[in-house]
Amino acid sequence: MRKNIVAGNWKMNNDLAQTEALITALKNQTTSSNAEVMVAPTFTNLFQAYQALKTSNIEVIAQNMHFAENGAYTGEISASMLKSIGVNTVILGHSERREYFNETDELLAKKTDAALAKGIRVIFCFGEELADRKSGNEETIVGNQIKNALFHLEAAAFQNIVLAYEPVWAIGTGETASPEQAQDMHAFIRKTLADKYGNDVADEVSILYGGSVKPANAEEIFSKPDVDGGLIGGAALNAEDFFAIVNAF
Ligand SMILES: O=C(CO)COP(=O)(O)O
Repeated sequence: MRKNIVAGNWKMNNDLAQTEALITALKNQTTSSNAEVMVAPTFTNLFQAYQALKTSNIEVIAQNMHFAENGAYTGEISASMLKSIGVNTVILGHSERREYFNETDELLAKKTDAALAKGIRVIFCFGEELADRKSGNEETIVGNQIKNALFHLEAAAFQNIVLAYEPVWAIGTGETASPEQAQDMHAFIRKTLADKYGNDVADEVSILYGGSVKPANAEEIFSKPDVDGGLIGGAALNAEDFFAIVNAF
C-alpha cells in the first residue's frame, strides 16, 4: 500500500556511543506525522539500534546486503542475518554503492530477488548524474535503472518495494532538485511502472525523493502528488532536524 515514508540513511557515520546518543535523542522527539519513520545505522550498530528502538515507532533498516544466503563472501551480510536480528527492510542500489563498490543493475537485480525471497522489503535507489541531466538524458537513465534491475519481477513483488529517486548531483551537495523537478521525475517513474504493470501497481508504490532534503525544503517537496517521502542523509544525523522533516507530513 502507498504510504508516506521518511527514512534516515546514516551511511558510514556514528560509532556505538554516537549511535546510542542519536537514538536517545530520537526517542525524545514527538510527532503526529502520518509517515512511517525508519533509520539505517551501520552494520556494527544495527543490532543495538534494533533492540533500542523495537518498542518505538521507528523501524531499524539496513543499508545494504549480499545476494547469497551464506558462504565464502568475506565482509558481507545476508538477508537471513538481517532477518535474524529483526531487520525487515534494506536499502539497495544507493548511488554510493553503485559508484564506489561497482554495483551494477544486474547485481542489484540479484540482491533484490534475495531480499524479497526472505520477505525483506527493499528500498530501491536510483538516479541520474549531473552530466545526464545536463544532456537531457535523465529519464532514459532512470528508466533503464528501474527496468534493468526490477522489471523481471512479478507485479505482486512491488508490494514489498519502495522506490527512491536520488539524483546524484543532489546528494550531500546542498543542491536539491526543485520540487517541480522531483515531481516531474516521480511522475515519469510512476508512468514507467504503469506502462509495464498497470495503474493498480504503479499507484500503490511509494516513491521517495533523496538529495539534500532539509527541514527548510521538506514540506514543499513532500507536498508534490507523486512524492511519498524522503530518504535523508546528512539531516538524519541530527534528531531535531530529522523529526522536523518527519513532521513535514
Ligand atoms: O544519499 C542520501 C540518502 O540516501 C541523501 O543524502 P543527503 O541528504 O546528505 O544529500
